[in-house]
Amino acid sequence: MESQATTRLTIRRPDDWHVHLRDGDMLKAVAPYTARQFARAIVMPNLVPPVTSVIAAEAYRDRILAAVPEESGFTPLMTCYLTDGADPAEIARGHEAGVFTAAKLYPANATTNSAFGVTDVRNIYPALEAMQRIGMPLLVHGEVTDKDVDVFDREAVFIDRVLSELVRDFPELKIVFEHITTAEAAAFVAESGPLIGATITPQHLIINRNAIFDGGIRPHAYCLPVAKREAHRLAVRRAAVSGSPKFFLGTDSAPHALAAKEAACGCAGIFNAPFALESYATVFEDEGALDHFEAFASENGPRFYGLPLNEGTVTLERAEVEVPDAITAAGTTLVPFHAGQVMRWRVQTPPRNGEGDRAA
Ligand SMILES: NC(=O)N[C@@H](CC(=O)O)C(=O)O
Ligand SMILES: [Zn+2]
Ligand SMILES: [Zn+2]
Repeated sequence: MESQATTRLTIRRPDDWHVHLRDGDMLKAVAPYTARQFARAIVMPNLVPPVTSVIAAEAYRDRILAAVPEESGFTPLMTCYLTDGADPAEIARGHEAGVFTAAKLYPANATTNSAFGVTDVRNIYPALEAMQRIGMPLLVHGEVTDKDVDVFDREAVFIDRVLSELVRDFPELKIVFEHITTAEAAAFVAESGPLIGATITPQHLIINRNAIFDGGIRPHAYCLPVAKREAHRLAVRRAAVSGSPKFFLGTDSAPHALAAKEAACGCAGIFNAPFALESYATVFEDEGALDHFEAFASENGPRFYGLPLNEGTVTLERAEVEVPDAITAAGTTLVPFHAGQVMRWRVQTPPRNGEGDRAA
């Protein structure tokens, strides 16, 4: 990483290891924001219907590529949505064909579009055995859905009831604990072996649960897993900036149309793609850890997945940039994370994959 009197930050071009790009007009509205900053992104499969077959993933990949500017050089990395009936042969075939980078476990009804999710992890043991054998990562939305478990405890209880057992039963399986939000999750990942990693979102580094109730109900601060109390935010921040290779960037940018957020039963998800790198850079600077920013954003993820590091760079410059109250694109109005705030970093030029020099 290069920093000139901390007015410019140049890092190897980063990737987003967890994003929701949606489909149709929403895809056209949001995908360019991700492609502008990131060379690659792990694209979540929770469409309606979910992406469960190789052919569906290939078609979705084509729609994504059609929605981003060609010169962005953006590569979507596709995932397979695991269901109770997940077919190990189809998953392995998709991975070997270079279509499925990973497969995603949504506990049934844990989050947006997870009605087809897994009701009992035992149901996907054959798929997990195949994935373990071929080195295909399992991505996990780590929350239990039991009605007796408090919404703020769902992640910690998931570790005890599900994840510990998975790690024990599949010691050679790569597992990404997605969007961690608690001290328990950060500690679990840190204490596990090198095959257990975690993604961390901007919002879980920046807000605690007070933000959801700040002077009234704030639907744009609501996502899943829900933000936790301050002690957890601080623990997640320490993990992110620690320099540990187990933690890496995954925005979980999860756009929902304004009307679907501002509703009696508002959807879970924060649209953070437009200013994601700016968010993360601010956190690393505030923690005095800019020297670990590049590893978190651009190195730990590809190393975990066993993929090459990107060529080319992206530069952030110190400049005030106002985040709009709302963004309208492709006929869709969205409220971005940090709406109405002023950021102090700005992504400088739309980078191109493989371009940009790394000379000091
Ligand atoms: N994070 C969210 O709050 N929502 C995501 C689903 C998810 O990642 O759990 C979505 O697809 O809207
Ligand atoms: Zn999730
Ligand atoms: Zn997500």
